[in-house]
Amino acid sequence: MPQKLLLASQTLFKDPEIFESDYIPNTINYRDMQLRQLAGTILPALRGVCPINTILRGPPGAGKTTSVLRIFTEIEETTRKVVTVLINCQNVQTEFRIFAKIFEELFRQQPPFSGIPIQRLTDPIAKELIRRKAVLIVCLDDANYLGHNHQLDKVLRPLLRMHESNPGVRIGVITTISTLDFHRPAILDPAVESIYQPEEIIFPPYVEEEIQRILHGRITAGLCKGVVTPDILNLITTLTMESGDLRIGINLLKRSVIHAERIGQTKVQEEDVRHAFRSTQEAHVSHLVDSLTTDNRRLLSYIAKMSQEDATGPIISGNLYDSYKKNTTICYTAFYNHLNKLASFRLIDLTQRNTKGNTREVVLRCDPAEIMEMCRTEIGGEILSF
Ligand SMILES: Nc1ncnc2c1ncn2[C@@H]1O[C@H](COP(=O)(O)OP(=O)(O)OP(=O)(O)O)[C@@H](O)[C@H]1O
Repeated sequence: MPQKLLLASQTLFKDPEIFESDYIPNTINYRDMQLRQLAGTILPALRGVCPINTILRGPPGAGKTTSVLRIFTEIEETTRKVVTVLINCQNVQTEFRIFAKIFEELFRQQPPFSGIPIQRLTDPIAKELIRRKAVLIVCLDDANYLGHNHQLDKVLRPLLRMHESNPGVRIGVITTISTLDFHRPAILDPAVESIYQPEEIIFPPYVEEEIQRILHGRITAGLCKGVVTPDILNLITTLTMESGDLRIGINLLKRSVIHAERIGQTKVQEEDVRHAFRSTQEAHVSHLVDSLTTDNRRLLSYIAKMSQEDATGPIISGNLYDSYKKNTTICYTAFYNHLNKLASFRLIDLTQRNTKGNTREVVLRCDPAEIMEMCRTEIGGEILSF
């Protein structure tokens, strides 16, 4: 009999679920105020009227989604008259797919057709809500990914105006935003802004001590005793503080332990953490690149190529457009839509170079060689033609 390769019993994990991305901790420490504020805005929905719209603002990994899920779980346990839908806008970006998700949640099946017009989805959604006498709460999670090409307007408008053609419909919207440069008035159409009028709830970044205590809680609940020593926890906390994103810390813990397990150790060593840190960062960028369209990736890869060429100097948006359009048939508007999308994905920074704001410097936030490699695999080597 061949030797077994998968020996699940030899593990350093006590409860591996605790490190999964959809795990909701029993206690969400340091977020009492935000949870209370969010609960207060949602409370009207339990009385059958529209909740107050909210924006949850804070850096990545600050507990926004977790707080929404915590409240949504409580709603599900309390009443069937409030329907909650959480949509991850990093993965679901078109208005059709967003409304299709709401449709699926209500009817427990996919819509029988695809593509626009959206009204073919909003009408049955509205009728079903009226039939059930239910209030709908939609959370557009990471709505900054809809910050390009008026995408957020296109979703909010039909949602928040559904009651006009369907009297009696009650809908509230929670958006979570994780970028500092997301300024609503500049992004939303004034007509949409005036019906949206959200209350803001701020999620400040966790300080080092808070990160360390939360990670310590996961270690105690999820790992066998002694697998992570205080020195290793300090190292993981320090590396997490580079971004301040708790998700990176939790992932780092999980990957470090898996690495230690794989080479037969009973404790995590510094090398396991360093190895895990490199692959965690790569995995994050790769996930972002995967969520882009082929056209977005083509521009990203072009920027990466320019960033690699020392002689180029700073990349200025106008010059980039002139040079890029020699290689493609792209128009000005499409180019800026792609550029803004890359910025909303935090793959590039766009900084203003003049007071009018129409000349911007484009700075790649990741390693150019890695980006070119990721884009190349995604679009079958086509980018090499630049
Ligand atoms: N206060 C907390 N206590 C315990 N775990 C937490 C806490 N805050 C966040 N987490 C954990 O950190 C991870 C990231 O949290 P979450 O997804 O809520 O962040 P976010 O602010 O929504 O980030 P993003 O803007 O990137 O979506 C999750 O695994 C979550 O369980």
